[in-house]
Amino acid sequence: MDAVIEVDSLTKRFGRTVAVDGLSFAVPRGSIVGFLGPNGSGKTTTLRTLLGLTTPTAGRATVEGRPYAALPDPARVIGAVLDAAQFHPGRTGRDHLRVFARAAGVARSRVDALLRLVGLGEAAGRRVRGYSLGMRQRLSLATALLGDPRVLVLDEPANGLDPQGIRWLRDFLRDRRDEGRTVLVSSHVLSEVAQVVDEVLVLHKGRLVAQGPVAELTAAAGAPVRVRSADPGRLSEALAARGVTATGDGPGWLVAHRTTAESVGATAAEHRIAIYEMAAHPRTLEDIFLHVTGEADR
Ligand SMILES: Nc1ncnc2c1ncn2[C@@H]1O[C@H](COP(=O)(O)OP(=O)(O)OP(=O)(O)O)[C@@H](O)[C@H]1O
Repeated sequence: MDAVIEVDSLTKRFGRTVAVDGLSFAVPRGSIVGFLGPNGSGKTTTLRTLLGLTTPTAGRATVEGRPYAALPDPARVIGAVLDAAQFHPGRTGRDHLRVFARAAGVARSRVDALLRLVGLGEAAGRRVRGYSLGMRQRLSLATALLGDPRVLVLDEPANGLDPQGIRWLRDFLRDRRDEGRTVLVSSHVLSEVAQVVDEVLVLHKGRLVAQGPVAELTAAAGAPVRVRSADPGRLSEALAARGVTATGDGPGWLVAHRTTAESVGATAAEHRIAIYEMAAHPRTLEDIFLHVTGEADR
């Protein structure tokens, strides 16, 4: 794997708080990776370390093989939108971008094209004071894109975006990926992430508790299967013999937990139990998230 972001045994303590606890992961080039975890699980701290804004207590985080501070031309390597972006309220969106363009050594001519790209073409001459949360998010994104970076790190980018904005953001991220660029995106809105990411990393209390493509994680978690059969008692025993727990769910009905329709069907066939109705309820990313973080708590 051509890993563009590598986090290796990263630990960050703030006094007695262990924000990140020996975390290791890699993000392959040309992918969109979702960075998920409950509040306070260490996502922002990890992203800040990657961007050289926080010094690790131990371990390291690198982009294209180097810590941020050692990147020769950081604006062209990595761009970021972190929480709580600060803007000078009296500046227009265009002036804000021009200031950052100068600092990053980027041609001024790029500014208007970027404002149009993020949908702020018409608002470019308005003061940021009057921008909505969603407009500020778009301006942050434009700032992150100034150097046309190969890697984009986004902390909660969907915050404040309306449904149209969220769809636009998804298409935008897909386009970046299709150009071979890499995106690491943290989000609380799991259903939005699930649609666009190639894989997810789930953090809990500063540690990685799950990692992989969404489809693999949801398939591995199995699904509740609701089944109506000629003999629920015998079917329940047959399933138990295979390690599957089933509970009664009204006359004739069972719910078999954490399994697949194929497995329930095969068990019933083996025991010659007629099945009348059956439906599997596949797991969602949200189920996985709640399950792995709940397990980690136990
Ligand atoms: N500068 C700091 N000083 C002290 N504690 C901090 C600091 N930054 C983060 N923490 C603590 O580290 C832990 C991880 O915080 P972090 O912001 O990385 O989590 P997060 O996963 O990004 O949370 P959220 O989803 O709420 O943004 C929390 O307990 C937080 O209180």
